[in-house]
Amino acid sequence: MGSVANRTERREKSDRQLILLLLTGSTFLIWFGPTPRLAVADPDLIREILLSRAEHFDRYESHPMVRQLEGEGLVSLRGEKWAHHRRVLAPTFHMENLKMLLPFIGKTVVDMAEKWVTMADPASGEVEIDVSEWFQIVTEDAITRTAFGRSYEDGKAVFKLQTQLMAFASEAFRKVFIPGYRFLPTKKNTSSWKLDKEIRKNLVTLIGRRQEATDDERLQGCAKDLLGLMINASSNGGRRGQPVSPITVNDIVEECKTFFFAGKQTTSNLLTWTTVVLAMHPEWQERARQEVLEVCGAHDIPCREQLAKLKTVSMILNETLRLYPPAVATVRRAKSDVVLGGYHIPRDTELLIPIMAVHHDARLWGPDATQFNPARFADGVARAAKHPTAFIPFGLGARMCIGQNLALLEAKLTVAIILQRFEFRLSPKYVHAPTVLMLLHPQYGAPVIFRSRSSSQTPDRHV
Ligand code: HEM
Repeated sequence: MGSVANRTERREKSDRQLILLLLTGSTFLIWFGPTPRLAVADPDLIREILLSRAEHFDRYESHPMVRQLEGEGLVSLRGEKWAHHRRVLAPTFHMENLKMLLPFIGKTVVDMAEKWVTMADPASGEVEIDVSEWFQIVTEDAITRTAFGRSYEDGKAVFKLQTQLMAFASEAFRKVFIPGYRFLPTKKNTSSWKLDKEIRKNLVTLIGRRQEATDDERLQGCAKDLLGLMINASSNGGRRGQPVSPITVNDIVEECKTFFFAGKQTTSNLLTWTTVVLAMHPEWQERARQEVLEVCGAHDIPCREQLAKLKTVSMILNETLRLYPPAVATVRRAKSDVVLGGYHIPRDTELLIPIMAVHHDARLWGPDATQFNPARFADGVARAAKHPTAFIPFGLGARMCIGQNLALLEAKLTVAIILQRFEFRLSPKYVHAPTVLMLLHPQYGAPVIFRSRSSSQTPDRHV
């Protein structure tokens, strides 16, 4: 008990340090940024900014290094091209469509759990797993299915190349930025260009194959995927005769990059933090397990209807997203001079919305704002805090995260399957050090000790 209390104290200390860092970070941005920047933490003003019409505020233009990582897709596009891509891609994330992916994602999670069982020490029945690494397998699989659907195997090859490309880009991101350096033919740049060329070549082949198959695909009622929707849109042009620029192979390449960037690490970070907090709070772990066993049974892969009934698991996921939001901030740019909360904001000012700081604000969440208390979400998200905009892990408004349904469904499914099969606690090696490198992640990984609930149990398959 003493060690849990000490750990909680240590956790709160390092969380406070992180918030301080974030706030100091934003002050730094205000003074030294190349464009005027302002951090806005008032929920009324945040609401006004995020729900305003696009002619007032829009996404800001990200740094070329960041764009190289995130792709020139939905996250960074603006104006009519963004609206067109968002319309085209939205059906991928409708619940009815995602439902079709559940058995496949579930199978990946069960395979992962079975591997953990085989890795366990025969004497103790326990295995130590760095969940921050393993969950990436699950989220990469889910995003590959969402992006490529029935071309899953070819898609996997494309994303494998993309992982290598992103490794180069994120290494460059960590170094001092020298303008123009990325155009020099250094060894790493040449390798990046080669990879980029290969990705494009693979995608062109894949698109060719799918173009021949799209009619069949519609008839067969397959799940809608990024590739299929974009290929259809490129051949159909704008809807209702709207004059939009046609979707090109380059657009598809860039959206693939964006999906991979925006969808993989974010969701694996949510899963990692959820496992960590459940390991820290065994009483909530047990409460969630009892719910899962009651609703879904001990072995089967939960279906969509069962997942919808997991209220305690939802509360835990929300509380994790509140304390450890994978995306710690989002940014908008004023497109014209505007008055906001009585202040005159000049055109082109970048407004930083510090999601993490808002989520930890004691004025909104009460004196236990830094503590893990899923019960605060018992009456739903809107009633959890003193202001409805106090909880914004996926942003808000027209540019809200398009992948929210996928992320939550995937996280619920994974947590449920793990709770069915394992009891777990933090490894003594775990150091609580949330840190930000684009996203919020545990600086020294997340080693967790798992013990199979029944070593003789062989999970049934429902696929
Ligand atoms: C726990 C997981 C996730 C978190 C916390 C998260 C968070 C966010 C946030 C904060 C934004 C900015 C919203 C705004 O500025 O108002 C965003 C945008 C976006 N996210 Fe996610 N995200 C997650 C998972 C995903 C997944 C699985 C995908 C799948 C492709 C995805 C794709 C995107 C895209 C494309 C955008 C840009 C949307 C637009 O501007 O139209 N995200 N996300």
